[in-house]
Amino acid sequence: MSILSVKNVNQYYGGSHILRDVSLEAQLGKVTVLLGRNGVGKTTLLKSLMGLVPIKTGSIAFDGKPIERTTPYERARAGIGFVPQGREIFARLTVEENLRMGLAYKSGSTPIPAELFELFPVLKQMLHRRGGDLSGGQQQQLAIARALAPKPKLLILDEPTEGIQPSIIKDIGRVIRMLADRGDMAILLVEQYYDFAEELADEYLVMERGVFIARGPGSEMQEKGIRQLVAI
Ligand SMILES: Nc1ncnc2c1ncn2[C@@H]1O[C@H](COP(=O)(O)OP(=O)(O)OP(=O)(O)O)[C@@H](O)[C@H]1O
Repeated sequence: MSILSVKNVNQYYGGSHILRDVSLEAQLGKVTVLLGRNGVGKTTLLKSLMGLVPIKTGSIAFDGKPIERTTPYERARAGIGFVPQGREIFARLTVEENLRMGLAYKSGSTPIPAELFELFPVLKQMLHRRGGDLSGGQQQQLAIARALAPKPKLLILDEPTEGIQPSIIKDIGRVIRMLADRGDMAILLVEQYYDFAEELADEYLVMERGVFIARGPGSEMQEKGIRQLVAI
């Protein structure tokens, strides 16, 4: 089932036309991978989906309802989790407090789901450490756990492997696959690390200067030469 439906979205920064008639779907139980070189508009698209930048035209439906005029807060509450590029961990707050921030719009008594510590055991060991004292990989796991805390139906990740050591990349890949395979969450992943993207992709999209130039099932990425298309 399609939980996210984006149709003909156009977005501008000043006079620059960044997103041009962008349309895409994200399905429950599937990982949709968005590839593209630097500066083509991937992050801008994710920010548009979250309501962090306004779109000029087009529609965004989530769970059957239009959301393009709603605030980021309302989109988060509707069930969209966002892991931003660069992680944006609160450096002076503890791991536990960072996780609670993910629950900020739930009622005050909502506990941190114990499952997050099964997905990322390191966070349990580090519960009372400050976010800023964690390694980059640990911070990335914290950012993902924070986004998962309110149990979103759509998880959006912006380059989760950027600057992360290989063993943690593997762990993150396993978690993403497992979350999708449960069938009750859609995952939209922007990724520059091609092998990671290909391994996880149920569907892929390739963006170039604000438009999708290729798309299809992940199983066809090799035969369609997608690696060459996004090689730097
Ligand atoms: N706040 C802004 N104001 C003006 N132009 C911007 C702004 N943010 C991004 N841009 C421009 O919009 C274009 C798309 O940027 P965007 O960050 O979405 O690309 P990207 O594909 O995510 O690249 P990267 O992988 O480097 O993050 C780029 O040309 C960028 O310079």
